[in-house]
Amino acid sequence: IYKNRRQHQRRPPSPPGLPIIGNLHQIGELPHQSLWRLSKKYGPVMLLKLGKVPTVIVSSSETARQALKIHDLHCCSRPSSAGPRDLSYNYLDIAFSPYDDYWKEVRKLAVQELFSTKQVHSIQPIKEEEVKKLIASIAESASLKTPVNLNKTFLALTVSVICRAGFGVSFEGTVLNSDNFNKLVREALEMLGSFPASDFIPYVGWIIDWFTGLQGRREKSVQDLDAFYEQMIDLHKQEKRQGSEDFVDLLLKLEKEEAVIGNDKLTRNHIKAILMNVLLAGIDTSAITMTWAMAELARNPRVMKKVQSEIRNHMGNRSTITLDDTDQFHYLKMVIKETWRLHPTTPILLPREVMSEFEINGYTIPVKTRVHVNVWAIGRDPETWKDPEVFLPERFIDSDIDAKGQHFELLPFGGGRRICPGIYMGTTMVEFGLANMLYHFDWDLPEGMVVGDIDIEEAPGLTVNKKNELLLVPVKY
Ligand code: HEM
Repeated sequence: IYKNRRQHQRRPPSPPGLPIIGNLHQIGELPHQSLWRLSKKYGPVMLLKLGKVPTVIVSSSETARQALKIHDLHCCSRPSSAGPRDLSYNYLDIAFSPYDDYWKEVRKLAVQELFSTKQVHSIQPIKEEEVKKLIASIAESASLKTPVNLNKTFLALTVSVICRAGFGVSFEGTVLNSDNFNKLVREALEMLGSFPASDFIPYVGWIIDWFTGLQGRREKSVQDLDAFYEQMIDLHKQEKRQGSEDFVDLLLKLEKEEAVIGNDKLTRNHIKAILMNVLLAGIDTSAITMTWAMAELARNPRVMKKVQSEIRNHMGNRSTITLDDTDQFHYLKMVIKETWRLHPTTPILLPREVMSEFEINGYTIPVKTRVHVNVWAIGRDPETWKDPEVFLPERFIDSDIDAKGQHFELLPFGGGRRICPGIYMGTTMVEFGLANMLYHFDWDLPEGMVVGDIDIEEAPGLTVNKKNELLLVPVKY
């Protein structure tokens, strides 16, 4: 009977692989791009063997709907993997925890306490203050006519907002200067997004990781982050802060009360793992989106002018943009969606693991298979998008497609049970940051540069940033 059943199962098409490593060598530095190219040949449901691990890559909106909606419950766990394991203190976080009671409870706690609409509104004054500081510093560059590095600028903004809002401490005065902090975040994201040989090749994989230096980098990344959390928690304990309880307060209180989440007593490691998610999921994604948006606007002066006119006409003589204002910036929202279509921050989402067998397009996907949804490929699929390579926010006029996980053409936050719980916080950050940059300044190219010089090369990692710095010269409006 077993043999019969197997004979009836259809496996998805696979590119030929090598002995032992399978298709591992075909992943490359930017997996979303190599997988996109392979999917053009092997189709929207493709099976790779990464060493010993069967991995299905889903690359169309219809197959993404099947995986994330119809079969969500069959494949919403996370696989074990060395990078996430070490950085999450053995899966004590939200993003990399397997699908179990602990994950359900910790996610619920985070959604209620940190990522709620109420919380987003309560941190608006912090955002306003940090944006004001930023405008002042950019105005200085404007008066000197010097270019601003927008990758760094946006990261500095989200770092200060998240650190103040999430941890109640301002970033200044911690162990790291902002350059080192940025390096720490990038390195950690690269460790989370890497495909270490030890995940895929039994017994000897770790030797390869040791040899290539990946293991050493990972250990250092864990140590550096740990020191950062320790310092943040210490600062927190010393400081006499006013105002409402923040996330660290709440977690420390739960630790003291010996609270139980899932089957575990909450320990210091749980706290650090959760902070890791807030740091790595909350800061980088919003900053990257703003950088890509500005890069595309600089490459498309018509769109830049149009979005600035929308904001300036709406604002009249008022100078402070509010959350209610950003709600009215419909063209800006289309610009952001178009940015997410071409530059989703997490292009192959986080890996999922199959918990019970199911089928996509008639292909059987067995238990323990890894599943990646290539949202980057979906954003460039000519079956879904007309002229996909063109940056055209107008394509969203008269379209009901939003980015909230119900439209499988556009999945910057993923979908299903594992959808990003920070959608509202992330979206409002991006809208608010961009609206201010576009309202208060015009942006010229540095001397000697032409529009065609602005590239869209990508840097590797779990989240994909613009590789080369985006330098633009601000002119005060
Ligand atoms: C523009 C901003 C953001 C983008 C584009 C983004 C994108 C994503 C994506 C693609 C995922 C993976 C979903 C999947 O595997 O299906 C994710 C997960 C997650 N994000 Fe975000 N995110 C953003 C902002 C935030 C913020 C502000 C926070 C919190 C402060 C946050 C916290 C998380 C967490 C905790 C997870 C893991 C969810 C789980 O596995 O249950 N994100 N995000």
